[in-house]
Amino acid sequence: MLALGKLLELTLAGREPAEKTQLTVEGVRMRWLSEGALEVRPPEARDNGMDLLLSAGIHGNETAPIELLDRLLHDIARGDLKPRARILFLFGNPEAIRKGERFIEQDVNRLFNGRHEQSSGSEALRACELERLAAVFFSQPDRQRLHYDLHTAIRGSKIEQFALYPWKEGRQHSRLELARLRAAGMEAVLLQNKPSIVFSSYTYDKLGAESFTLELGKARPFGQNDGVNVSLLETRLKQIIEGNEPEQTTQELDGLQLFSVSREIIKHSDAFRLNLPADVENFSELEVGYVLAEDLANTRWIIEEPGARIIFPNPKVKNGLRAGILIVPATDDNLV
Ligand SMILES: O=C(O)CCC(=O)N[C@@H](CCC(=O)O)C(=O)O
Ligand SMILES: [Zn+2]
Repeated sequence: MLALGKLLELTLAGREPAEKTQLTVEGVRMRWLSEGALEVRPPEARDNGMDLLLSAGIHGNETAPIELLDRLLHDIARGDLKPRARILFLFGNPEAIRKGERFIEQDVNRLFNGRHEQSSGSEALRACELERLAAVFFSQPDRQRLHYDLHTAIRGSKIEQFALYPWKEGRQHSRLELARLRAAGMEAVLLQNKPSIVFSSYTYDKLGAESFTLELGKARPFGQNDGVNVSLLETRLKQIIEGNEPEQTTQELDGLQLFSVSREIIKHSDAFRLNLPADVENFSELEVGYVLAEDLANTRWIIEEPGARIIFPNPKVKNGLRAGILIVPATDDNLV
């Protein structure tokens, strides 16, 4: 296998490769761009016009997605997977990956769309670098642009695998992309309805990609991801990479559950209290009238929405950040 196929090993060791560019026997060019960043380019004659950005390890302790990208890269470097797509592989937060932590000083996934400019430290610099790498990658005209930012969650979930679809004024969510996600094993999609500061929102809003955060199961250390079944996603990614996806004949969503954001619960102060058990699962339903959270100055978050569910409840976030998302069922009426 070509040495550049071992991007994860290089990243874990904090090393630069001796050779920055390598060619597989099929003429696929692998180019190391910076720590945790590698571009794969098929020979021109085989290029099918798809630009695919695959990122993982934006949170350093979410290892199943990192292992998945590592397997894909090995397959490409060995010549077992023959890309027709251009691909950018990104391991988001190398320092946090080495430490097995979600982040070191601050959550990289709260530093996009301009936020890193109002901040400092290595993670703000990394968010800036990730934006630049993505922007250069997605700068070629007349090509399809697709970004999957792969994550696993802090807690268990009533719906194991789901996607979050960013929002931009004047842009409609794509039914075809949802059908693709369904085929990749996603059981639900959360349709966002306002701008956000996460990586997938940056590539969706500023770079015109179809972009998604994918949640694949519960976060566990390297080598302990048997419980995270990514086989459908892995198969679909290989098909996208090789340009042999089964044609989506209908735009049937096949039971994919849709949700929209009702409210983001923002933690304003150290007095913030979340009235949920520590082991509450994502997508747990909450009854109307339930006092979900309390904060300074008698602020109370009371459930008003029938059918409300909670995802990503986390009272430990820094003040000013999202401590959970209240979601409600949505229809497919506004898809294009
Ligand atoms: O389990 C949790 O509480 C967080 C899991 C995670 O990292 N989720 C992403 C979602 C990004 C998005 O909103 O698209 C995050 O919180 O950064
Ligand atoms: Zn994450």
